[in-house]
Amino acid sequence: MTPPLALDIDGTLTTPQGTIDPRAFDVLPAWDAPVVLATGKSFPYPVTLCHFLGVPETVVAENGGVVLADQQVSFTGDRERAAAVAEEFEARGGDLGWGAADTINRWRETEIAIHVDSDEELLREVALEYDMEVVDTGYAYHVKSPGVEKGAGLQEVADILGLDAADFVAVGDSENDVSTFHVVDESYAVANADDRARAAADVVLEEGYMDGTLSVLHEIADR
Ligand SMILES: O=C(O)COP(=O)(O)O
Ligand SMILES: [Mg+2]
Repeated sequence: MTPPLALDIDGTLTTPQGTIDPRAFDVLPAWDAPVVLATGKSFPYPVTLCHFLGVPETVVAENGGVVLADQQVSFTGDRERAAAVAEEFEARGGDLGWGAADTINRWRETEIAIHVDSDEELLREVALEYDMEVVDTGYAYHVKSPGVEKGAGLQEVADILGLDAADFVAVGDSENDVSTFHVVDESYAVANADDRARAAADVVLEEGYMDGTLSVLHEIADR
């Protein structure tokens, strides 16, 4: 039986340039089991990707802060506190690093994301004062409430869909995927994954980005 999937987006379904690998548009709509997009990106991004892939909107966004499955939406995490960290970070000379429109945070409902080129040390110092966590996805720093994780979000999706979260096969590339890897029985880190993801995954793939992800999907499709 084809297993359900929990797939990270950035670094996992993308090219090294950060664009969605077009092969996702062939393999994911044809997948014969639920596909969960589990990402640090804000809510509209994975919903939009589901929409244009033509798959049901089944999403863990904002590192677990937002969950959508079977038309049920839930939120966890203290957005105000994350915003307070961002404000204090800026007051001490930090820069969130996005353009004036800040489309990265504009629709973000449970946490705040900061550009990877920003002052990490200062950000961590301020976050600590507010008892908030900083997660480094390789694509952004995310300031979020402790306990909000993709893995908990996947558990919630599985409950809504009446599936066992352990039965999902997960693929990811960074520390925000570690909690997902712990929830499932079978997890893969692509070759470009960071040390934490590599250490937590059952298997570290030889190939990176979508090449790595596709190697898993081809292997497990007809189980
Ligand atoms: O938006 C990010 O920082 C990372 O997103 P990802 O979880 O899909 O890799
Ligand atoms: Mg990623």
